[in-house]
Amino acid sequence: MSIPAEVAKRRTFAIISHPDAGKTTITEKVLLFGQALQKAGTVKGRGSGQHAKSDWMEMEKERGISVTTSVMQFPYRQSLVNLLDTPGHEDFSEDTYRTLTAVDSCLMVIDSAKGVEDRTIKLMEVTRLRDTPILTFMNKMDREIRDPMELMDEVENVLKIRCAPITWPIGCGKGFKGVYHIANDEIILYKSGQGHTIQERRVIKGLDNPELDTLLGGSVQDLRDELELVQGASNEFDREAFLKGELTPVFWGTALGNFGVDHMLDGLTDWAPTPQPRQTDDRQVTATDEGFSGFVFKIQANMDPKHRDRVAFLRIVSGKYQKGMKMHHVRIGKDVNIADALTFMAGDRSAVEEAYPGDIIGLHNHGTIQIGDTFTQGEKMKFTGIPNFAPELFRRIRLKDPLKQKQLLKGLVQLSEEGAVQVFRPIDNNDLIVGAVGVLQFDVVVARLKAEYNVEAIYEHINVATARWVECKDAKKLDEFERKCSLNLALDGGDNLTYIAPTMVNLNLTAERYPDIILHKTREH
Ligand SMILES: Nc1nc2c(ncn2[C@@H]2O[C@H](COP(=O)(O)OP(=O)(O)OP(=O)(O)O)[C@@H](O)[C@H]2O)c(=O)[nH]1
Repeated sequence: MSIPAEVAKRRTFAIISHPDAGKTTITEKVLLFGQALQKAGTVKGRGSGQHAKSDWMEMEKERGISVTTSVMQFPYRQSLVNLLDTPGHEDFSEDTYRTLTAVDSCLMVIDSAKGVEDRTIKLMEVTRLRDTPILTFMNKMDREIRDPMELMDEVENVLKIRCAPITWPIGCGKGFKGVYHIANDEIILYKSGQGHTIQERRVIKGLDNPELDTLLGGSVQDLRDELELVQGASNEFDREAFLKGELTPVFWGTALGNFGVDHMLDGLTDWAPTPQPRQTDDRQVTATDEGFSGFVFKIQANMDPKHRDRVAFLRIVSGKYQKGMKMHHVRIGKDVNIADALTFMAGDRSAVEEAYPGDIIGLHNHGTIQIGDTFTQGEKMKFTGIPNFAPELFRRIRLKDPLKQKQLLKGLVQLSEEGAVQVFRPIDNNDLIVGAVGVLQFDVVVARLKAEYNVEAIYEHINVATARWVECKDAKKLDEFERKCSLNLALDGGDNLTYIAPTMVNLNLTAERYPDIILHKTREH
């Protein structure tokens, strides 16, 4: 079956990297090419007061790091690109992992002065789970970088993916001249100080062009020799291998100088996959299937301080969204009219008339939607593979002003809905326990509770080692478990039963004592 044009032109991707490699800067430049930004501001220099468009939350501005994932859509050449920005800091990894379930390809950004960093390794492991195709951008060529050949070797050896250079850098730092486009046999020249605008491509055709001798002087022979070596030693681009996640096309440039980003975008729109199928508990759903279907991978509260609302981000897998359509909310078994879904330009939003597979739409959430929920046109199936990780760090959270207990609970439940943190309410007492995967999440929650819910809260130590989601097919045995272990039981933000273990020994003993009770490490939404 041929793919309809609206589906064929869509590319949905995320940018992954170690913090500070330049993800936000690239996003800004990509938006510039997508005509979504008139003029790129300088990226959020720590405390400079200027901020890139994708870092729109106060918290991000203050700390200069991306905390949440923003969704952006823009046209580029014949394509329509959906870009999901992801937080680079490891404390926000849950959000990133879930975002990666909603994309069809990834751009990996590497700081060429540093090479492969630990966060990149972890993120690559996640993309590997689904064999997501990866493009690579070697950034910061305007600085003194490591040897390019050595950098590619490192990517191949550490990340276990073959590299196919599409462009090759000519010099670096102050001596950065541009790149050689291997397949096109042309040199694209770099001009510094033009980072805020789209530069016209200044191209010299052919490596043997005498113009190059004038420009590079004596070093031109070195370049020719180097390229001969590079082409002999590296892989040629192979689209099949790229689509299987086995080979990555490599581009060189500087996001800050806005050079090379468009070469990467050309590669993305030419080679990255169109909207891909997704698995449900019942069948595989492909983008060309007729009925509408999609899943929620993220919920964000208070995106717009003027509206104080909650938005659920849904990735469309099949069919078409049309304003005012009826959708079936599978988990709660109800049909809902969706009159006002949103599309996003980072912090800006607008009503969407229609949307297609690959697109991300925002649904207003009044507390009924959870991460992992499936929406269809009536079919009863559930998309799988959207994880919720067991937290590893726990704190008891307490109010400074005890009268605001209701507000605190509301804030915590909403923040846990978006996956910013997890909240546990013990069955036997009035404590509120906050669980996180990374310690920075705790700070974010307190700051957001204050800014968005007007409650001041503090943390106290609590003796909790881990939490597990409880499942038992036998109602009688579950009942007995609930009675005997009530001191250790709690409800999470979505009212699911969890076992809160003070120590790992306690957890193991409980598992032995109640073999019919399944204690899950992740709750797959
Ligand atoms: N010299 C140079 N600096 C760059 C380049 N790209 C980004 N930077 C700088 O590197 C720093 C980090 O860039 P960001 O774009 O904020 O990095 P990030 O990966 O989004 O970081 P997180 O938001 O923490 O995830 C900033 O100070 C940028 O100005 C580049 O090509 N050259």
